[in-house]
Amino acid sequence: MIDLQGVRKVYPVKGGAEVVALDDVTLHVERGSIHGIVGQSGAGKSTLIRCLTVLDRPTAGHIIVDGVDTTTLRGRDLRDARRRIGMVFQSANLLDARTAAGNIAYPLQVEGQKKEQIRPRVQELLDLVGLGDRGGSYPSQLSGGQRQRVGIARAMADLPKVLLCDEPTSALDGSSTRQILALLRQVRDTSGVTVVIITHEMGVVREICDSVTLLSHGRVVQTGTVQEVLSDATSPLARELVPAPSVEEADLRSGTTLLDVMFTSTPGVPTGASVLNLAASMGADVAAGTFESIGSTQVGRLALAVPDYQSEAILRQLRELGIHAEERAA
Ligand SMILES: Nc1ncnc2c1ncn2[C@@H]1O[C@H](COP(=O)(O)OP(=O)(O)OP(=O)(O)O)[C@@H](O)[C@H]1O
Repeated sequence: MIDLQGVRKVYPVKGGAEVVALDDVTLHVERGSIHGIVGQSGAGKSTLIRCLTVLDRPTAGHIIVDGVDTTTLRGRDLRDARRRIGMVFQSANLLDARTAAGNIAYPLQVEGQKKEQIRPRVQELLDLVGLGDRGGSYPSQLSGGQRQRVGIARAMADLPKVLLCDEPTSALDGSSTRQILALLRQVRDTSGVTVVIITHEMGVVREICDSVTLLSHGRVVQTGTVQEVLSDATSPLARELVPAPSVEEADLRSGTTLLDVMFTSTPGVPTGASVLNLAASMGADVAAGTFESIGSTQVGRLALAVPDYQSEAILRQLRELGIHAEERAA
């Protein structure tokens, strides 16, 4: 659905220097999937959004959305391409003087649709986002989560092919975040829209993304389905998605070494049980651990406190079982 091919974006800065904001970015987003784009501040996420929404053009490379190369569009074709992309912002960006219904109607009015067409469509969208009876409320009368629901309804008004969400939950508390993520999944399930979420929250990726890209200094560090990136427990995204559990050094007995054990498994394969059995048989303590199910993948992270003299032998045995283990750096 979305293909970025060798996308490069260079900004000139004072004094003749330049900043490379995107450097040879190539990635693919499947139709109807939810794709997360993660990266530290300055990684190039906002630049990528501006290029995807055709507000900015790459210096080189191509961006293909639904079969159309948006980097070469002009005039009416450009406006049509922009209409095929709905935007959801961090702080909803609603018009304060318009009701929820008025905000959702706005893009349809700008497009010149008739009142009789707009009214039922707005009600349908309000129902979709669970605000069927709040169409007459102004943004100031709605909670942050409800305002974001209106933002999602407005973005979906014109039946976009792509829903681009820029930090959609960063301004929300935990429970509103979960509700908004569930809503985005429901919107995708019912409309088939392809969703791209820019976020710095790994929890968002764990919760709803089918695939993910990690950007750093304008380059793609890793990209793939969540299952693919988790299958290599040592990959940068796997480490970010499920970090090693923290252990207070003060709690460790002297003469012990801390080993980080990382594994992924599928339901029915007792990898976790094998690791625990081995650890117990060799006198290791589980200092901390997490087991998580992400999609159909089970991910385990254990911090094992092992007697110094056993550490090499345990590392070897774990590796023989095909399980990644490493000594934690002090
Ligand atoms: N208009 C511009 N002119 C010059 N440099 C720019 C411009 N826009 C962005 N940059 C630079 O490009 C790089 C990527 O910036 P970008 O805003 O895309 O990162 P980001 O991942 O969105 O960061 P954040 O999470 O902090 O918003 C940064 O080094 C930034 O300083």
